[in-house]
Amino acid sequence: MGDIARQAPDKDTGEDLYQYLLERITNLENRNLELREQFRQMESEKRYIETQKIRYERELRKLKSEIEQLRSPPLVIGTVTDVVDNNRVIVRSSAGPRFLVRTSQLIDPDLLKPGVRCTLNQQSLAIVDVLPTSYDSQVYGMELVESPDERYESIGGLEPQIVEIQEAVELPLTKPHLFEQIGIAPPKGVLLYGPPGTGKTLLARAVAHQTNAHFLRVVGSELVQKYIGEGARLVRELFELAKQKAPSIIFIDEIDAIGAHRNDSTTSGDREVQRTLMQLLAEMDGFENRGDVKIIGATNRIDILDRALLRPGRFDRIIEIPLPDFHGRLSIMHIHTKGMNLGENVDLAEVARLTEGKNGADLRAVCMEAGMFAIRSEHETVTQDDFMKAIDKLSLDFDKHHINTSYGAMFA
Ligand SMILES: Nc1ncnc2c1ncn2[C@@H]1O[C@H](COP(=O)(O)OP(=O)(O)OP(=O)(O)O)[C@@H](O)[C@H]1O
Repeated sequence: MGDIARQAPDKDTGEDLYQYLLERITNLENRNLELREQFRQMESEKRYIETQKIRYERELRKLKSEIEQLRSPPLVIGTVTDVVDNNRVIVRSSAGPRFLVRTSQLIDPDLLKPGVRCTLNQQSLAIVDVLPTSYDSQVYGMELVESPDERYESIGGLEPQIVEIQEAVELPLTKPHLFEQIGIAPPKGVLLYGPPGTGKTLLARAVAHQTNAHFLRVVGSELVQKYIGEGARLVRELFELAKQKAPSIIFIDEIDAIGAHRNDSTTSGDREVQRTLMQLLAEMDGFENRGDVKIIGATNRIDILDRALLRPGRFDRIIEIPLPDFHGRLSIMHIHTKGMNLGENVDLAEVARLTEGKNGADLRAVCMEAGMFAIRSEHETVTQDDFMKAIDKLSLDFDKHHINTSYGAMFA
């Protein structure tokens, strides 16, 4: 800046003036370049911040809607038994008793016929909505996929577990005659247990892909919490649907929410869970080992599961899905960086070494975050430095989360 502001020479000799102007132009050009570079950096920073803003806004929207859902009280399910007039109907609640209830003006009176199922407000018992009569995977939060896209190649590590599940689920579906020939009954169900984010759902989806089976996924906690008194019915309908769509694989995530061992407490919530578990056991006992419906359960808490679930003829194969070791982590890194443009200096083995104790979902996040760092610094490829920054950032988030949850526990 000092150079730019320099005074013009006193003497007005042509040579001096020429030198002075030349120097000044060079200085101004340099300064111009500097400012352009600063501008470019600020632009890229701005772009990065905008992307982050969009991400956080999306996350905020998701959390807000989750809070809304958690705040809204659960609805009671009932069946219309009689229509009194346009405003009043008699409904039998799923818990047993019959009530004369009012209907909302928003509900088309033509829909309210005897036999129709509806949801009722837990306190006023007014009819809130009419449920469709057919199986509706949306209503029950049931996920139904014709044949998922995941393959065994998308799973890092877990080689022995893949072999076990191939024997227990894939072979009985694809080559049932092998079991007949030898004269043994194939397992009906397989239980996958291990820490979160280690690939249990991924494995179940890959088997469904390999066997061209329908994949029906339900979450244990949702079965008993979403619609009071409906858990047992949902389990029955889930199995009926699976038989209709066979070959199919039923995947029950968080099975501990319905299958924890029973104690003597008899709150209505406990009774609901018990009824649901009883129905699950009855359904499992009621179908053929050699049939083309298989059940895969998943849990993070095998220690609290009711032994009844683990008896022969139910979940008779138990497979541990542990946190990945070094080779597992390396192979997961290879899978998740497959589509990424990696720089020559990238050393995935180093990344795998530095992420001890992390699960597959964490490693996927490291790859995403490294990609974000590369975009931010306008690299054409993702460098080792980007991976290091991503590990630092995620370890930090992980620790923060840890601190938050322990504070949460302290204040709870
Ligand atoms: N072994 C793995 N190989 C490749 N990717 C993995 C692996 N484990 C986890 N992931 C990644 O993490 C994501 C989440 O994993 P997944 O849902 O299968 O975990 P989970 O064990 O079912 O977790 P939870 O117990 O929380 O339901 C997967 O979609 C995948 O992208």
